Amino acid sequence: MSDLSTKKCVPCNAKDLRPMSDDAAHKLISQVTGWNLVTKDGTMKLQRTWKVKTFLKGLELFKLVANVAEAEGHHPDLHLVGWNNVKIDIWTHAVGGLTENDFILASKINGLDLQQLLSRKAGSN
Ligand SMILES: C[C@H](O)[C@H](O)[C@H]1CNC2=NC(N)=NC(=O)C2=N1
Repeated sequence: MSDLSTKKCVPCNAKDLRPMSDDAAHKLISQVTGWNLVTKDGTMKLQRTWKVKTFLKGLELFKLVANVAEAEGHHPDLHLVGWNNVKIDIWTHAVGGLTENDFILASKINGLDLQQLLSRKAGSN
């Protein structure tokens, strides 16, 4: 089972790209620590939350994530609410569901050093 963070996302306009089954997603979720599977409006997504120290550190976290997304050509939905609550949702819009790209992106986000941006209070990530 190769480490997802060493893989590369594929272009989402690939003809044979299909959403993975719920079963396949549940098999992969253990490889992306801290991420959860959520279903919204019938679409299964990866979701993770963090509590950041300040609003500006939330934007710094977004920038670190954005750099990974741009390098991969695969992009998350970024939310920063109540000034210090970050939530990131990832799914493959082109197919309306989850593909391996989403897990690769989540794994690479997990590889970022975010500690200096996060609240020290329990449950901050
Ligand atoms: C061609 C290129 O792969 C597509 O435009 C990408 C851009 N980033 C993307 N990101 C996500 N999350 N889903 C997509 O379908 C998607 N499509």
